[in-house]
Amino acid sequence: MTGEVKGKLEFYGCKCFTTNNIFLEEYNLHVRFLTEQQFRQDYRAMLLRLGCDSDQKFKDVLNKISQEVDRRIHLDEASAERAAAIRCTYRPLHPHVYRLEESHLAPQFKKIVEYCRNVEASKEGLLKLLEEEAATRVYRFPVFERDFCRELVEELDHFEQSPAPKGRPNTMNNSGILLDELGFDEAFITPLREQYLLPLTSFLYPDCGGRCLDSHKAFVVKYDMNEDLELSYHYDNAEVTLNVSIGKDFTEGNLYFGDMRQDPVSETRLTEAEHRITEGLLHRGQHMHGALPISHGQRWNLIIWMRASQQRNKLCPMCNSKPSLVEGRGFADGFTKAGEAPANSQFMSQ
Ligand SMILES: O=C(O)CCC(=O)C(=O)O
Ligand SMILES: [Fe+2]
Repeated sequence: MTGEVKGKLEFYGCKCFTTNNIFLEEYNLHVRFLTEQQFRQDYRAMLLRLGCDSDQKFKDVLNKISQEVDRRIHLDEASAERAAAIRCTYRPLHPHVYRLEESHLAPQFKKIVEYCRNVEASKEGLLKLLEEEAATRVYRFPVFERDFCRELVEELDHFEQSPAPKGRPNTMNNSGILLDELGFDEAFITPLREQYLLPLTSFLYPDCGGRCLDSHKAFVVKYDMNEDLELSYHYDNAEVTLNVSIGKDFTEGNLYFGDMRQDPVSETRLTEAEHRITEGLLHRGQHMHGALPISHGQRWNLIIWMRASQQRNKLCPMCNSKPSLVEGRGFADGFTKAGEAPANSQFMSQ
């Protein structure tokens, strides 16, 4: 598998993807697996405290890890195959939702972006147009028109019910849709990031790569009374994340925020932010968060993990070390080789 060029840059993953942050759902624990000996040494006692109290249970854990590592090793290949099968066999219900159009966007969002593009814009001025949540540096604004959300969910539902092959959105979410495989990247997510979100993040998160976001991973997560209800506390593999509520009809399921990943463990105060259909919550990827269980209905959210190669090339957020580059498909995990020019530079000097 060779690294693919998207725009001007070639993107890579970090080697840690096949060893680190393996999520054991039953024990609500992220682990690192290098060898069985290292794993026993690092986690046997902790797992025992968490209820993994028999040889069989420990064997089950080792099996789960081996399956997950295998899935990760073959992820790119499997993803390319699914994308090709989708292109050949899947007929969209609403083809126009795959292309970003101004009419899809909420008027207030367009006003905010227009403000940011103005040479006289300032962070203070921008903050007057956004709703700041109780959680630090979490911002809310309307993103899409209600009709667009309805059509997007109809499209995704139609895809879900089709026989086309489906991957899972990330390591923690079991249900949802990978938007690059479905063909949303080029004409929808990339222009949304470059033309609409980058102007905002440049003002809001200059210290976290917000001025030079140059790739993303976009997916839809789905919570249902018969499937995943909630999402454990975590941080994202992203510098900045946009989380937009797009439907369908649900109660509860708030997002909650704690400390930044790097902060020393303390008496964390958790702060909730409600999901409201059509509205987005923008937050730092390294801001720890989770989702409370829904108590009724079905909740669908569009998530865009936005990455800044300049930022992550220094330190991989998933292993906290200098990334060890491996080739990957498409935007991979957003790392680039030293010396390559960043794709988005128009907002870098503000
Ligand atoms: O369910 C949500 O709203 C949060 C999803 C999320 O944090 C993620 O997928 O990274
Ligand atoms: Fe997240």
